[in-house]
Amino acid sequence: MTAAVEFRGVSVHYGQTCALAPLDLSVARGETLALLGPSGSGKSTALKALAGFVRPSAGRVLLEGRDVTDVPPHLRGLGVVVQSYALFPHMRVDDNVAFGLKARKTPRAEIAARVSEVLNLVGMGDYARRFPRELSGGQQQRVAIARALAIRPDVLLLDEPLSALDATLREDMIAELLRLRAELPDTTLIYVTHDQSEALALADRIAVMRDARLVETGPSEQLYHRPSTEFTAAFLGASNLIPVEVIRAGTVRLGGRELAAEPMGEFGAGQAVALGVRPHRVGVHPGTGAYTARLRGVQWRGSGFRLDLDLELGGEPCPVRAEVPSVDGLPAVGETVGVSIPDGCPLVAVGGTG
Ligand SMILES: Nc1ncnc2c1ncn2[C@@H]1O[C@H](COP(=O)(O)OP(=O)(O)OP(=O)(O)O)[C@@H](O)[C@H]1O
Repeated sequence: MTAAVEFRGVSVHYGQTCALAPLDLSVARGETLALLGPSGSGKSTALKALAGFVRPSAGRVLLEGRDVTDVPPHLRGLGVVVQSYALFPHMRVDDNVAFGLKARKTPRAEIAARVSEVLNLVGMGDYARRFPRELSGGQQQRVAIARALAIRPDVLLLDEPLSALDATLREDMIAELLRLRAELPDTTLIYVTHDQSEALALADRIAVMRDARLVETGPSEQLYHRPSTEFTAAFLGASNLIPVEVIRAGTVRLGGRELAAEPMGEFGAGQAVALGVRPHRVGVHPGTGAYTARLRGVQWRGSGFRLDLDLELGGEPCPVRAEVPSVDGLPAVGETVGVSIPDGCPLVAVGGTG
């Protein structure tokens, strides 16, 4: 099937700076893809190349199989929502939403119907006559989404749309976006974020970016549970990366003990790899366990405790983070605790392309 969006070797340079190394990526119709990566990794640049706001130095951009590389932004038919709402301050909500439709010379009666349809869709039907300054940040962002949807785009681009909102509002907006998602099953969504929890909550598939390059792409659950690069493991869920030795396929040695591991990729015996262990999977007990660690620090995180541990494996201690619901019975900071690492954690290549 023809992809809704395709980047074919798209690269972008700003003078000497390579903001996007040749990117090959396809997005299917109706799919939600998150472009996830730290600041400066090239996510926004990829989105701008797709929207037509920057010209690729090389490569082609295709929409539904049509090469749009030379088509100006307003003729690409995309909906775009950026971080800072960018509503026109002197226009009321309904006029803001109608703006793109008027520019397209849509008949007046149809404009009115569409404006009210999309405002209702984002739960802002009662606010049509307000000015942006009379709305909260979250409400303004809803209007910005309604404005982008008014032209009925096949593809909606969202560039860090929640980053100007506070944490509680962000949670509400994620729920809103999921609802919207369900109402628009044929719309393709590309969502740029540096926030892994937003990407996991919203995306079918995540494309992880770093230093202007695509590191890896895969279904969200797969990348979370079985990342194939060190970078993804650390970035998407703050995994501990504990060096282990491969004994044979599916079995590793950690501090004199054998553990079953998810064998991702091809790892040969004796190769340096790490076990990706999420903090909540590290077991911590008073007394002794399979391993011993020194407790370096305890932080209360509301829903539980974060423990910073130095795992003793003979040689340099290995820093490991654990998350536990309670610290009852655990010794004081500076003392040793027992630690267990479960079977079945994924293996991750160390020092690879990630
Ligand atoms: N107009 C520009 N001129 C020069 N360099 C730029 C320009 N825009 C971006 N860059 C550089 O290109 C690189 C990628 O930037 P980009 O905005 O795509 O990153 P990002 O992953 O979206 O980051 P953020 O999350 O901070 O927006 C960065 O090194 C940035 O400094």
